Amino acid sequence: MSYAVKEIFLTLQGEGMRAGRRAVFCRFAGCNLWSGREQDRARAICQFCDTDFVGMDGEGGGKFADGAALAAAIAACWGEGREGRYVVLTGGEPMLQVDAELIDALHAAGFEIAIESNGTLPVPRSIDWICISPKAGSTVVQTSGDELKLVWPQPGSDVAAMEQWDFANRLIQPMDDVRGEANVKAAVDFALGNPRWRLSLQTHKLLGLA
Ligand SMILES: C[S@@+](CC[C@H](N)C(=O)[O-])C[C@H]1O[C@@H](n2cnc3c(N)ncnc32)[C@H](O)[C@@H]1O
Ligand SMILES: Nc1nc2[nH]cc(C(=O)O)c2c(=O)[nH]1
Ligand code: SF4
Ligand SMILES: [Mg+2]
Repeated sequence: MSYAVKEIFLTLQGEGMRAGRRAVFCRFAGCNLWSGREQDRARAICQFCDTDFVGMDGEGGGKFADGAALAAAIAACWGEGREGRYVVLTGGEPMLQVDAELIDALHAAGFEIAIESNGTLPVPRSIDWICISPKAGSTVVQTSGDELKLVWPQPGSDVAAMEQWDFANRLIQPMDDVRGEANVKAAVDFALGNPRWRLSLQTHKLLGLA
């Protein structure tokens, strides 16, 4: 199948357990929890999104005809060398488009594959690192993976239920919005009060990286 991609860029993973790792980010266009239009934000299920995922007009973005073509573009963005190849599939909601064809093409190109997903669609276990970030008001079906990354505060989050889910790591990440510092304090207080969780900061924003 073909893929609609907003942008492809090389940076350091900014968030979560693998923060600091060199990675190609492939940001898919479109999401099932918000249209991406500002006039729809207040009515969306997910209202705090910090990302432009509309269209295919970003750096390295476009329509890719098949998995091999998209994997080739991601490999070109990585550059020389096969050692440590790492791609983060994000969006938008990547699971609206990611399929076995793309996963196989990326593995054939030597990539370890990570995903950032809202968890409302099942994620195949052939993906090497699964990060799920639940959104209050949505139904999470992907309740297992490598890291659960809860943006905080999110009124209506069932934290007790999340602690029953099968994730190797649980992280709490301050919501980046107008309440900035208050949200950081709330996330720090959460981590201090809940030893099964640890703090995740969006370090790329602190560093001025994409
Ligand atoms: C833009 S989303 C794309 C992937 C997927 N749709 C999801 O929500 O997980 C990537 C990550 O950024 C997080 N995120 C989005 N907006 C944020 C904000 N304002 N503050 C903190 N994290 C945010 C999401 O929760 C998710 O973990
Ligand atoms: N550097 C960097 N790290 C990230 N981790 C998750 C991101 C995302 O938007 O999915 C992201 C991003 O946009 N940039
Ligand atoms: S689910 Fe992810 S991409 Fe979609 S609006 Fe929310 S944070 Fe943004
Ligand atoms: Mg981001």
